[in-house]
Amino acid sequence: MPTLPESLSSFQVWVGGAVVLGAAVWYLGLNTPSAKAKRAGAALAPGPKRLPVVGNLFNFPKRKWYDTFTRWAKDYGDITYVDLAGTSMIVLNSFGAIRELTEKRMNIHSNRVHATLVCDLMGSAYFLTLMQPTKNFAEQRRLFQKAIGPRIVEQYDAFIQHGCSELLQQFDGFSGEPIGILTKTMGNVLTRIAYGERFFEQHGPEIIKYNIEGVELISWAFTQFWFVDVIPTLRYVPAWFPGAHFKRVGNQGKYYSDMIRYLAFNRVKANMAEGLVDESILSKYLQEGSISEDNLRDAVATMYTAGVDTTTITITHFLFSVALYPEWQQKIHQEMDRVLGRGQLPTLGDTSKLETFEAVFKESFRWNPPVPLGLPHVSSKEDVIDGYYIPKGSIVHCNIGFVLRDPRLWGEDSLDFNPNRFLAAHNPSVNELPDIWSIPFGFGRRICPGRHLAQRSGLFYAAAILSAYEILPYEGETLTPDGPFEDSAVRRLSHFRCTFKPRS
Ligand code: HEM
Repeated sequence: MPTLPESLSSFQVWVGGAVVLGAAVWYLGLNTPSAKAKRAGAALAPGPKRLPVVGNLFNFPKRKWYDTFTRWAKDYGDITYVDLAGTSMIVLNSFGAIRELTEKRMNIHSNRVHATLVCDLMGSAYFLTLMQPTKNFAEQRRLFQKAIGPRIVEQYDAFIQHGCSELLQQFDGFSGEPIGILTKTMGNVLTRIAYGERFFEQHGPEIIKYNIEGVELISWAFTQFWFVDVIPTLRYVPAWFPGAHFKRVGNQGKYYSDMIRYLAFNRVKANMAEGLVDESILSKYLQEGSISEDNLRDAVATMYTAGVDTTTITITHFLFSVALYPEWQQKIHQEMDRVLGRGQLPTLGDTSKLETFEAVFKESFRWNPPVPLGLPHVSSKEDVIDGYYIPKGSIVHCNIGFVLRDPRLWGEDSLDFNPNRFLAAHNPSVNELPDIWSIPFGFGRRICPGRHLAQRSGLFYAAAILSAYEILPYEGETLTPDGPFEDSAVRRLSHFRCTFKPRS
């Protein structure tokens, strides 16, 4: 039998426990997103059915987020709400809602996701794509604007032109997947622009290898579930500890992040100290001194990872479009012969004279943008839009792919491939269309700072290829408008092959 004091104390424990539990339930109840929404005079946006506590953890797609979000857009409308066991996710499916949040209210909706494994253990938080909007972020954005903004981008024409001769030679007699050759060209060009010809000659393949392997590892890590992202203190567990596989992945990622961050920077600086300076963004702004060395180093290190795949996929999708619709390819060839003269390669300035070519390129970009869900923004404060509550910390996806096919913006034939929509002779309202050189590049404070370079090099390489070659489907293969596409954040056609027939 327990003694009186003992029974009293156990009674007290029970009461105390019940009070604490009650208070916790009461507190949690008051702090659910629904309760907060009610307090803000709003409601949660519609979305797939949620379970208590875990929310949508079990009906959230493991794969093909873009396809699922787009299907949800049809079921739930412009704004979809998802709860991933306490983390809110918002999918925006209307241009109006996207602009309202990411542009007009950019002070609130411009953060990025912070994943412990990728950002802390892999040391990748310095990539501009992952940075929070701090002072360093602002300085790096300023560097991008100064170095490859609209007023200066033409300065790199010689680099782009140089890449073109390599590109066209490699396609001579080529039949297969063009993406490998395009990636190599774009990678070489961006490495030269960033670090200069001497560095490229000496160490180009090495830094490109680190970039390719590093990006692959980091992108993979981002799409996996890691306990350390949920319980960040696990990062202090030693690597030998059972189950600490994440530590080894983290160390491997850290190696790549550091190589990408320091290798080229240190070598170019060492060359400069010996008086060996050649034209590059790094050497120019190191000499100019208006940006801190650390921010300059980190901003330039992001260029390859952010710029190569996206631009090459855009060109690959264009090649796919003209192979799929040979009638449009024929029109482009006729236009090139008329405007440039048969057998003449375009210059970078020529692409704007090729109206039909530009219309087909734009339509292909609209039809299959390479980053259809953009990069998610994160809300730093709670907010309300159209009566819907956005909790603080929400992960906000802008459904770029959906917006680019939205009939409210592009008309009844928005799902069709129809370059005429970009031609004034066929579409009197062409000037009222949304800006195709903006939407696929994201929004607001986080809009892609490489878009002018991407537009200039993408258009030029696509025009140069078509001036020299006829693009045919790979022998024995039939292309269909639906792809298929690979399941990744940067969405590309899977194994698209074609044949490059020289235009004699
Ligand atoms: C057709 C090619 C490209 C496409 C479609 C594209 C698309 C995008 C998108 C959708 C974002 C996210 C924007 C957002 O969060 O709202 C982004 C961010 C970014 N892009 Fe691009 N991009 C391209 C080429 C490039 C190039 C060539 C570079 C650099 C040389 C570059 C550098 C960046 C950087 C640094 C960011 C991160 C910006 C930030 O988080 O503040 N991109 N891009």
